[in-house]
Amino acid sequence: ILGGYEAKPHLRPYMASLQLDGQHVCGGFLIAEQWVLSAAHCTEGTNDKLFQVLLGAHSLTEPEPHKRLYRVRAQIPHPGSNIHNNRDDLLLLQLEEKAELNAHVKVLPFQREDRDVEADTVCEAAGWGTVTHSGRRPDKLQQVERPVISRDLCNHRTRHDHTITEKMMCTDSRKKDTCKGDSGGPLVCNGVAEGVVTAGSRVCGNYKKPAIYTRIAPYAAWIDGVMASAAG
Ligand SMILES: NCc1cccc(NC(=O)c2cccc3[nH]c(C(N)=O)cc23)c1
Repeated sequence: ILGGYEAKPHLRPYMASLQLDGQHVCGGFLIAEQWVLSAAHCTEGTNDKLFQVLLGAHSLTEPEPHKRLYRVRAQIPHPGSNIHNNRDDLLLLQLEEKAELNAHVKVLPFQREDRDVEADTVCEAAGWGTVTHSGRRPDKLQQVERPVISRDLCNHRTRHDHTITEKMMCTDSRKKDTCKGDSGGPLVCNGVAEGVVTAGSRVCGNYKKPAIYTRIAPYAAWIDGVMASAAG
């Protein structure tokens, strides 16, 4: 997160850190007791190694009550996701067991009504992604508020030049922005997860390249289907 600030500890008890060999790679969030939603691009370069999922954390390194690392039983990228574009950039992770829910570990509801969030709505992104252009990684969860911008503005040829589909949304990226390692985290508007951070053009903090999110509502049926079919 560029231009943000340290989150109040455990006020975002749905936040997950997707880790490989104890290293934070991407964000994610708890959508059900045994399921985390993240971004398919997060599996790039991982040689299909399984993530571990850290829940209940504020600091990535310090011991904290309710902080717990979960193994992953299954990683299911959206069938339409691919490395060449940002379309269908979603990843479902089934935890090895149901997460123990408590004050620091909670499910975040996601938007099921497929309607665009109004431009200028101020939403929040959070993550352990890089906090400087030089790539400094924070130990504690960061957050930033960002206004939604219209798809028309985001699709302008000087911005993302007509690559933003109706299954994506954008927020202004002037100075304050999501960045490397924030992918997979939720964009929360009025307490509901409306989008999932995607790396898009990978650029951070440049107003010419607004932040891109995969809208969740268009994928509600896919998410429900995967969770139902994998249920015990
Ligand atoms: N504000 C938009 C936004 C949101 C989330 C992430 C990113 N930027 C990256 O993720 C990124 C940046 C630089 C080098 C990179 N290399 C790789 C990689 N997968 O090798 C990713 C990146 C940008």
